[in-house]
Amino acid sequence: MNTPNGGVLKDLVARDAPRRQELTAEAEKLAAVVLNDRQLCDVELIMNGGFSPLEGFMTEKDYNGVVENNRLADGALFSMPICLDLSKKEIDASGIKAGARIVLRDSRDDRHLGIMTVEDVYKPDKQKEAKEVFGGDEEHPAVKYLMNQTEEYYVGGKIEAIDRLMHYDYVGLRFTPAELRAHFDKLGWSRVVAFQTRNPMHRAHRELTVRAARSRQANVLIHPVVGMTKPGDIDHFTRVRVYQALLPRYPNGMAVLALLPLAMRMGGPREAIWHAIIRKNHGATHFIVGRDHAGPGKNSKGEEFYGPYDAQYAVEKYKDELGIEVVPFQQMTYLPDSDEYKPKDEVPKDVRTADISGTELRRRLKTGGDIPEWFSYPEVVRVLRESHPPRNKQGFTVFLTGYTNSGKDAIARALNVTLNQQGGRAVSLLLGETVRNELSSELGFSHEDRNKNIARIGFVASELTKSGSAVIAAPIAPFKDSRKAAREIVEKYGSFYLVHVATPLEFCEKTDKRGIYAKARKGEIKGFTGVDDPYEAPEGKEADLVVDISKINVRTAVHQIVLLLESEGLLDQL
Ligand SMILES: Nc1ncnc2c1ncn2[C@@H]1O[C@H](COP(=O)(O)OS(=O)(=O)O)[C@@H](OP(=O)(O)O)[C@H]1O
Repeated sequence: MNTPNGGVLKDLVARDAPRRQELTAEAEKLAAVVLNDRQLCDVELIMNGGFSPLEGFMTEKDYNGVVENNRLADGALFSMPICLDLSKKEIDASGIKAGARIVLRDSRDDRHLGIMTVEDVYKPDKQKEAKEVFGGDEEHPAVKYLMNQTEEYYVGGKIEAIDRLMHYDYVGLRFTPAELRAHFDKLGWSRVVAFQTRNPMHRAHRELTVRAARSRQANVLIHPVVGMTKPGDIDHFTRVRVYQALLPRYPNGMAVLALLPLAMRMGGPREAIWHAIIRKNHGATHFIVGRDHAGPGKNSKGEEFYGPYDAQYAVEKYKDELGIEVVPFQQMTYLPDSDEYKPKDEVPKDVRTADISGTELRRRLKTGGDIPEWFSYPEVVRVLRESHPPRNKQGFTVFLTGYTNSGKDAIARALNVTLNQQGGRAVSLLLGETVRNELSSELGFSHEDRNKNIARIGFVASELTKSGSAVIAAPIAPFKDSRKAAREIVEKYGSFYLVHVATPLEFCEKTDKRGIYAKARKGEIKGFTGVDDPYEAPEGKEADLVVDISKINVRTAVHQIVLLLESEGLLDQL
């Protein structure tokens, strides 16, 4: 098994276990810093030795060395800044300064994780960090995070560990470096090639890892990231089920699956060096670096953030120092004529090849398109399809907006029974009045209260959409911003259709049998939409459909909505 980076595994949890009681007692009296998701990932790998030789968050000297030339202050190789970022307000409020001891608290469950002795508080040059570490493109996800989410100050210092972080998912697959080393030892493995991934694995990946194992006479560690990956990636719950489904496809005993709680930065070459160091700490002797390793793809101009093999050049440069042998790989591609996978550079020019990109795969999952057996295993595809139900099983929201008595409620009710007749999904009807009674009874009709009301409808609709329901909402929703927010929250989980019931106000008022407009005109109801309160009608592309009940009847309006849903594949019968 490989030696840890720097020679000693900095397993702070094991090191400090004898002092746990004492540290726990001290923590009660200290000012606490509550760690966010990224900081939690970092602290977990600092405390379990995954980031050896780090024993805490970087001081200014270490940080500058890493940013400028991939080196800690003592000259050791380390390529990614690992910093505790805090606001000025928090630093002042908690009296954070050199010499202070602060407790690091888990934001998820309020547990105390460790005590940090502050060595310095410093203001980083973010522009420089963005440029040197990530290449400087302001669209790079790590640069965006740095500029928009990272606080102004960094706090450096060593950590004494109180306890490991709690996890409740896939606990048995989460191995610390020490646990993984013990596991390899038990299996009798001395040569281990690690494979990093943030994506589902298919035949090409299995082929690539087996080839790497064969070429180095090693076993395989499948070491996927389950901390933070690129926004929009397939969630780790689904991915881990995929890896579990794939594992039996390896020759018996060849591969082990272990999950890595890393917060990726998508830093290409820098990240590849960092990944290699992390795998060395976990005991691996070899590490696969493929095409565009840990790169974020392309920016909005269609330009790659990094060259396809920049990461390979970077690890090659530090080869001797890294102490883990990098196994470079070209992209694997399928050869339909011989039904096999080969690295792209080994394919003769005139031989046909086939590939399905990640984007194309996501599209096929979304639309229920074919995923051929040459690309993936049926058991893997089954797992992916469970998390990406076909269109006719996906939830959606139809959001009707319009004046009182515009016909929006009548359309909503008729659509409700139409969809119930169709079957296949639960249907939820959120009429303005129902929501006002059940969810928003304390709210009035000020601009702010109306927006709150619509935000609640958006939240409920998104949760129902997520679980596969058809949602029909019919509030007045007079303000553009709140309609936009409702669309955004629902579209995280399914389709959202805004139907503008654009019946003219005069018609709504003339046909109002409840006499509600009359009351508003007399001033008995104040701030009534259309009378003495505004209605911002949807403009341009905001509405997916516009109907007017002064011109068509309810049945026709419902039919138009049904045709819209049908054209999107949402109503297909199985
Ligand atoms: N001041 C004022 N302005 C507008 N509407 C009023 C007001 N006071 C009471 N009502 C009645 O409340 C019903 C629900 O309104 P909404 O919740 O849809 O309004 S909003 O979207 O929050 O703006 C709405 O009924 P429907 O439009 O039939 O749902 C109104 O009749």
